Amino acid sequence: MVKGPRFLKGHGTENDFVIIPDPDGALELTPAQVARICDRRAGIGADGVLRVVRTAAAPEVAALSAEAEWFMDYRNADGSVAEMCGNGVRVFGRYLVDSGLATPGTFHIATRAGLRGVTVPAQGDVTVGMGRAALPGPDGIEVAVGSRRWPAVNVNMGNPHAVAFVEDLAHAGDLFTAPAVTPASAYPTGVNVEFVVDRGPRHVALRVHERGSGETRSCGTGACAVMVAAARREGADPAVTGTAVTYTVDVPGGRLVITEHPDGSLDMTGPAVILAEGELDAVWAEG
Ligand SMILES: N[C@@H](CCC[C@H](N)C(=O)O)C(=O)O
Repeated sequence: MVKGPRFLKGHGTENDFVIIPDPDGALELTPAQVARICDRRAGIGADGVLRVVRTAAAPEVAALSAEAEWFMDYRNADGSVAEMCGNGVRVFGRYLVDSGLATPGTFHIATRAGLRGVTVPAQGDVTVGMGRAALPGPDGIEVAVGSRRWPAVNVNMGNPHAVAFVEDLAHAGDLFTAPAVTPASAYPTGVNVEFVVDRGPRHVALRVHERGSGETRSCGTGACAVMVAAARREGADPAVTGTAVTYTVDVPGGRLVITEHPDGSLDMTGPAVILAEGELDAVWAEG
């Protein structure tokens, strides 16, 4: 049997990841290998892979190494690369602390979308500074499932999102396939699609179809995109009022609490769990 690298399995609100420690950046992780590892029947099974690399050993982010010792190299389940993963960065921080690679407290993690600050206590929920949302438009974006269509808001959280407010989350259908989003030119690199319903004052619930992973039980960047779209829909903008706004965002896999501050920055708090550890073999060795 050809032995591969050590891995861990973790999740944040049931958005689940295979974590592969690769401190020196020695592994060539091909899209095919990632897809095989994430396969829920023939592999370990996950929504994505978090490769743990020293920032200084990762040429694409090495310039951030003075501020962040570790780089979260995030891959979607189909092997594609994404800029950011909000649940992933909480789980990544939990892994660093639990394994002794970081001390409990606040520190930075490098991502393709830039630095993200995490606050990781010795136990319990993790808070991430998610950066600022951008709402680049255009007007007129629509999301369609079957014969239903909804207007959608383009929110960029380092990665792209289309947020659609719907009457019933069941109207999003089975979400096995990606909803149609138009115009396609609004999202040249693909898009994550969130369907949102109201649950109460500053309390919403979502379902998501993730670019490169399909329907998942949670999406942290998606939950932040939803929070900002929901706040603007009610006319709340902390940059204008000077008052922070907090939303509770329910996802199929749990609950996230998200605050937008007057400087536009977003904090997201939620669980991050490491639940297993092992060693890859055949699934890895096929190249
Ligand atoms: N689940 C993630 C987002 C992962 C990346 C996304 N699928 C993309 O391609 O942009 C999260 O928690 O943010």
